[in-house]
Amino acid sequence: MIRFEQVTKRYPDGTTAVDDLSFEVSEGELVTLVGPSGCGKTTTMMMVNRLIEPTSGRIFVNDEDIARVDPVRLRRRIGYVIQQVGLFPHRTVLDNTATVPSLLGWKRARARARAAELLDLVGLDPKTYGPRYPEQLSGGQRQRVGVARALAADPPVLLMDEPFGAVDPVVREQLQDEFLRMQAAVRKTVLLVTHDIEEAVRLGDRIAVYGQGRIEQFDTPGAVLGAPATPYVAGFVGADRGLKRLSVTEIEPDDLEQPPVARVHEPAGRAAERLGAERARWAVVLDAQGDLHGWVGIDELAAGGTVGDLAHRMTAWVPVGAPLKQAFGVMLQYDAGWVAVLDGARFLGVLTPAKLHEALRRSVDADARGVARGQVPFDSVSDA
Ligand SMILES: Nc1ncnc2c1ncn2[C@@H]1O[C@H](COP(=O)(O)OP(=O)(O)OP(=O)(O)O)[C@@H](O)[C@H]1O
Repeated sequence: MIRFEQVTKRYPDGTTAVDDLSFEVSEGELVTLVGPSGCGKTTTMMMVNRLIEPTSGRIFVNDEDIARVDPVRLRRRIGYVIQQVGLFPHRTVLDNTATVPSLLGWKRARARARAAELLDLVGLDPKTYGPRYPEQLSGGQRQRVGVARALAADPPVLLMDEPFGAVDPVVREQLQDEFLRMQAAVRKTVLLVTHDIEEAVRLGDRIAVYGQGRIEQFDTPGAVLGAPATPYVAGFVGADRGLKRLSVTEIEPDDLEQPPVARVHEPAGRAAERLGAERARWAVVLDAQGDLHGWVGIDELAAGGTVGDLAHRMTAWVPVGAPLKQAFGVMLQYDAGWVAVLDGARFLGVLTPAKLHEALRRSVDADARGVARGQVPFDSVSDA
């Protein structure tokens, strides 16, 4: 847990970097601090590990007033990841990762075993990468080592300052995904600084949107995008916030349509007759358990045999609970008018562009009215 109580930081030249800041990051929560350059994000973060001292106010880490904790001891309990990873160039990746455990006086073998475990966790094979030197890694790999090193002593709190800033957008998205998977497993209390609203929305359980030295809104990504608290926040999250919402809105079973269905063992002729009567042009093919087998065009059924003989593999599918953005991406990738949605292998229905739009509207409305998404009646969705 990290708690700020009326914290102000004024630099000697009179700049007020942070002004009367109060907020709390719960245990196991990931809060992103986002805002334009110079708004005080880094100052906020560096006050938590006492690299910067506040002018007034108090900061608590796990209910302890950090002003009373020796800064060096404090820092060993707080993982710190920065953009310019800051690996020691003359030490191997394994030794870099073992830095903090070594400082804490762990035996060398234990520190190295822990480092190997952490490299594995961030997706770097310790046998391959452990003996290398930082210059022998890609930017993305160095970034991963930075994360592994910050986690090595298993600190309850993690501070991350633009941790994925120095890599290209594709690697960046990969690192974000990996980090989210890892965070789901280790559940650290994380404060992450970024100037990128996209990243803030993707990673944060909650987001603090900074204006000049102040938090303008502190809420879930859905609420910040759906109901910006001030015109400033609305401007910062951007006119395309409907698009950004695609990343934070999950596909729910209620969003789906039921397409024409044929069974894998059904004789093709019979399926053609039945589906012809429904004026279907294609059908989803399911097996006896309701698992997805593929799809078939109605005209193709004239060839005879069973439906299964004629079915095509279905590549355009996403798991239920995936963000709408993923479904949209699949639609574009396969130039498909719909994507199948699966729960494991079980077929739940298809998402069409119209349904995707409805789901998006519903999620915006729900957050604007402060109710959970599932509680909004379907017919209240407007086309505004
Ligand atoms: N040592 C210092 N002396 C005077 N002013 C400072 C000092 N460090 C930072 N500032 C000022 O305090 C304000 C907040 O800086 P801070 O680095 O916290 O911003 P930031 O939001 O992290 O920006 P960026 O995204 O560019 O890193 C800025 O106006 C900056 O110029």
